Amino acid sequence: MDSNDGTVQVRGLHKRFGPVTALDGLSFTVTPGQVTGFVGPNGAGKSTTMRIMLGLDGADDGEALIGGRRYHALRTPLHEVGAMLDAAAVHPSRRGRDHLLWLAHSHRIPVRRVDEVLELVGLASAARRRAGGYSLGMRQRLGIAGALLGDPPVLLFDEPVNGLDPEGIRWIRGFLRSLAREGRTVLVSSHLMSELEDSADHLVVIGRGRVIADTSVRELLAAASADRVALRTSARTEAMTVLATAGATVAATGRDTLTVSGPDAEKVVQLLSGAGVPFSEISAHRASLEEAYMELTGDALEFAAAPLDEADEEGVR
Ligand SMILES: Nc1ncnc2c1ncn2[C@@H]1O[C@H](COP(=O)(O)OP(=O)(O)OP(=O)(O)O)[C@@H](O)[C@H]1O
Repeated sequence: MDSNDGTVQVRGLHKRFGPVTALDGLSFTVTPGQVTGFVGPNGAGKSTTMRIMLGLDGADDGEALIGGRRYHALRTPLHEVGAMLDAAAVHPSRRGRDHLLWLAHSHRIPVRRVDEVLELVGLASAARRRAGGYSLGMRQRLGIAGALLGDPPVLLFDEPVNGLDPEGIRWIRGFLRSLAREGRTVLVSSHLMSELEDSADHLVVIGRGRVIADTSVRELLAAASADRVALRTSARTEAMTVLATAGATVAATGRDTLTVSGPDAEKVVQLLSGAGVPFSEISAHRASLEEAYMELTGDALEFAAAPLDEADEEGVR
């Protein structure tokens, strides 16, 4: 672990499954201390990339390095990278704690660490129940506990919030953030941009095995939110007229709400006050992650739905 600074590098990965190109020259770097969202529609190549990172699949070309090494060259893998690829991968008749004990024994990890991680993920009270009776949320927690056993600097989670209820989603988001605050590298995949709202600091967006965008969330949101002001007014028509006359682009977003592009909030206040138009609320517009991403690519379809010919490719599987 001494030489593992937690950086994950993906360099020129290519992978084909028969006639299907899963990865088509994929390159990106994941840095420690932040949550990186790994986003793309179903079939984009997220799981394949993660499996290659973990040495579960071989690349046709290129490589994935964890702290500068390929997975198979790591001396103590469980202490260098933790992963949850499939939360269902626990034997149903096995108790949660026993599942972790078995993992710990095989890697010479002390029993006290098992109880520590159970506590960390909030599963201590259910630890002696059989995993078959766990809810999806509990299985996700058990999977995360397993990933944390070796206290690794790098964590990979494949679709960890898929199918969870709002409470489970909230918990995972907070937990991912706390792992990143500890300085760890956290890579979390999702096929929905909205699932990464409020948790990702950085985004690597892929489509058809290629990187479409590699950007900080802050910059992405700032660019999409810039120069937009949200306004609430009982005199919507008058407000629209005054602002549009001053050169602003105005869109009605509700019965008494408007979004204004062009002038900043101060200028909007000035214009409305000058014209005697009443308003009750004014704030900087905050774009959603999905909205920001759509603006960046200008290509809603690429992300929102797999093109038709991909459905054909699926049939080849
Ligand atoms: N073992 C396999 N055999 C054949 N084709 C595969 C195999 N694994 C993945 N593929 C194909 O490779 C492509 C990428 O799949 P992958 O599972 O990596 O995508 P993904 O982004 O993780 O999608 P999802 O969100 O659905 O998990 C898809 O077209 C998929 O059908």
